[in-house]
Amino acid sequence: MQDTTQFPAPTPPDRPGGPAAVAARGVVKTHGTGTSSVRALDGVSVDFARGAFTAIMGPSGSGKSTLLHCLAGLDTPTSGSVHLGGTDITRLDDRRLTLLRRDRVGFVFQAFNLLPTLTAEQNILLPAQIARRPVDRARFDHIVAVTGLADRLHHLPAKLSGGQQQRVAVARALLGAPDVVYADEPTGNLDSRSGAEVLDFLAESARGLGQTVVMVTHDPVAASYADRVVFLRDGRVADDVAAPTAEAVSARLLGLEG
Ligand SMILES: Nc1ncnc2c1ncn2[C@@H]1O[C@H](COP(=O)(O)OP(=O)(O)OP(=O)(O)O)[C@@H](O)[C@H]1O
Repeated sequence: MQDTTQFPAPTPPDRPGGPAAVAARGVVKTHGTGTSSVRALDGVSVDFARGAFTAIMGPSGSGKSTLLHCLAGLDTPTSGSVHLGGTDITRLDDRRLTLLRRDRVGFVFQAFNLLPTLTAEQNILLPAQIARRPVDRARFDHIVAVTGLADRLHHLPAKLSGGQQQRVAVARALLGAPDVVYADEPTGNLDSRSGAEVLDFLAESARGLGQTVVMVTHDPVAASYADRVVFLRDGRVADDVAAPTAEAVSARLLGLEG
């Protein structure tokens, strides 16, 4: 990243072993019914520590997207529970779940999902506007400084590179200080250099701002930016690796695919 400004740490991350930001307990998810049904998640229990950047990996069809959707309240587990802070989100009605996603969860997708008629700054501020939330200007300034987007704020997305657009999307997800940011293949549409900038930004948001980040990725290099990798296979947690290197992640993935 061009701008080397670092986040100050106004609220340091919880000490290791503190309460989890997100916890899944015995999550089962079956898609479809009858003979064509698929058990995408087969009893997943996993904690995501506050202030940690965690990657979820696994072979194709292992349940990564389904898990992310259940953790984020975008899909409902068939059984088991998901807790966001002290809230069991699997017990919320649709209206409360919508509010919880709006107010306590940030999302970053492979497609940047920026509104083309709004500038970078307007895109970043949009969720706060929709929720009629006051904007923490100091946080906005810090985030913009770390993204290196300060001189791009008044550009429309079409005038930004893919990496810059995704950094706008990450800034948008971070601004409201959500309990957790979920990133689904955030570098899938980017070249390796732009991807590295986005991953640096995600890692820095965890380290500097204490932001909890959970990312699904197929890419061992992307996973190596995380503090920890949770591996799925056949809808179950198959391994859990701290301080991952790209080589260790590749080797583990090959083992799971074999
Ligand atoms: N809406 C759905 N209806 C039926 N089956 C589904 C649905 N969504 C996912 N599945 C099945 O559930 C299993 C897990 O899918 P999921 O997309 O969660 O895996 P994944 O690890 O994210 O895969 P990939 O790496 O290919 O994106 C797969 O067998 C998939 O075919």
